[in-house]
Amino acid sequence: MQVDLGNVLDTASAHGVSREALDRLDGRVAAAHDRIERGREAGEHGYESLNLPNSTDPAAIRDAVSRFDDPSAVVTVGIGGSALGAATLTDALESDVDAYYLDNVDPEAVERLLDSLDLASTVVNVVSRSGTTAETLANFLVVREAMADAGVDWADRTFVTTGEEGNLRDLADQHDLPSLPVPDGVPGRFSVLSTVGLAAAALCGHDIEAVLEGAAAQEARLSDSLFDSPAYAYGAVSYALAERGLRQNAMMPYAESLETFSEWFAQLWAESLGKDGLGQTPLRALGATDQHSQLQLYRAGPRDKLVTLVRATEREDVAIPETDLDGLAYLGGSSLGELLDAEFEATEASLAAAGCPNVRIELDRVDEYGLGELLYAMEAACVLYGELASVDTFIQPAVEWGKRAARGLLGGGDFEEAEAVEEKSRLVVE
Ligand SMILES: O=P(O)(O)OC[C@H]1O[C@H](O)[C@H](O)[C@@H](O)[C@@H]1O
Repeated sequence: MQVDLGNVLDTASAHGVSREALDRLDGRVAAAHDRIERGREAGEHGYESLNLPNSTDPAAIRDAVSRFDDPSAVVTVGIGGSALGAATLTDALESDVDAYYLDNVDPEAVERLLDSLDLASTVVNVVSRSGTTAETLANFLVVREAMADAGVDWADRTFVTTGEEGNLRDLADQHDLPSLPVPDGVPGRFSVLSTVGLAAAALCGHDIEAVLEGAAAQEARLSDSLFDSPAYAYGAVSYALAERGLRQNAMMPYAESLETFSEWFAQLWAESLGKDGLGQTPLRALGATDQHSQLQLYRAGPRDKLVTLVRATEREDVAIPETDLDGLAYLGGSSLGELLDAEFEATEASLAAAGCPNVRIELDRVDEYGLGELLYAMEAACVLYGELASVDTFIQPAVEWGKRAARGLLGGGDFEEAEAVEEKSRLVVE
């Protein structure tokens, strides 16, 4: 995996991130790296996540899911960090086992999914770090009942990943469900390389060892200089640009298989860095599709965006048939992959020509190893950015507010946040 900052330097006159500015920033990267390494060594909350390439035991995960022989589908019931990491992996990789995610509690979507599945051959993978998240537990109760109604022994088809306490742990103990623990010190959005993200991938038959190997390769590249570490290069430059007013970061992979990766990245970047009036709003885009939609704004709208372009350099390809249609001869004989690459490079150059900084991230392939590299690098980039910005990367108090309010409204406790919802002023226009 490599990160090319060339276009950031090409657009430096507009945004001041010159080579000299990066050299000055590098001293701060060294201090931040030192802090991160100390946190990792002490197993501090959050920093522990960067130890997962070595601390996760893939054999234990395989062993725990091995009792589910040849499922037709895996439904992961979880939300946020308990779903997006697993979904990034299973959506990117091919498998004979269909992977679905019940994160939202949209009743129509839940019903549609349950109606479409053969529940007798489906594995339900319930994931919640806290074991108390209302959406996850509600969805699980609905799935459990649907299985019972279909005459399926739900306890025989359910797998749980959760912490040592909480409603989900109680339920797993009560019914003797097979389960895996969530490692300590790993917030949900940093948990893809743990039991949380890898159990679904293992159930789908993916090579989870290779995911961890890719992550370990990026871990080995962490160093006290941004010029030696792709992860730190990305984190430091994103921070420097945000400081100079580029408060939005459009994640734009040129691979359909990486579309869910942008969702995962959005949670990582938003929940970790959006604090104290700081942060960089993640935007989700897909190349080449969004060239024909959002690119107009990125190039000519407010100058507040970094665009992150991601692609794989090796992939399966499809030839474009020769044609004698007027004006289309240029397409014939080339391939869809070549067209996509041309679009990628054209977008990159077009943004740079307009003074819009963009970073290029290249993987060899979208496979288990490449995904491990990418996911670990983005996590390390995020931790570095948090250090440079002096925010507490590993908490999410603003999210907790809404969770308490929703619980209070449903009668699940006496929360002052629920009163605030009831008292809010309304201006209704009909
Ligand atoms: O894994 P859980 O405890 O169910 O939490 C699921 C999600 O809940 C909250 O919304 C947090 O802000 C997320 O960071 C977390 O990933």
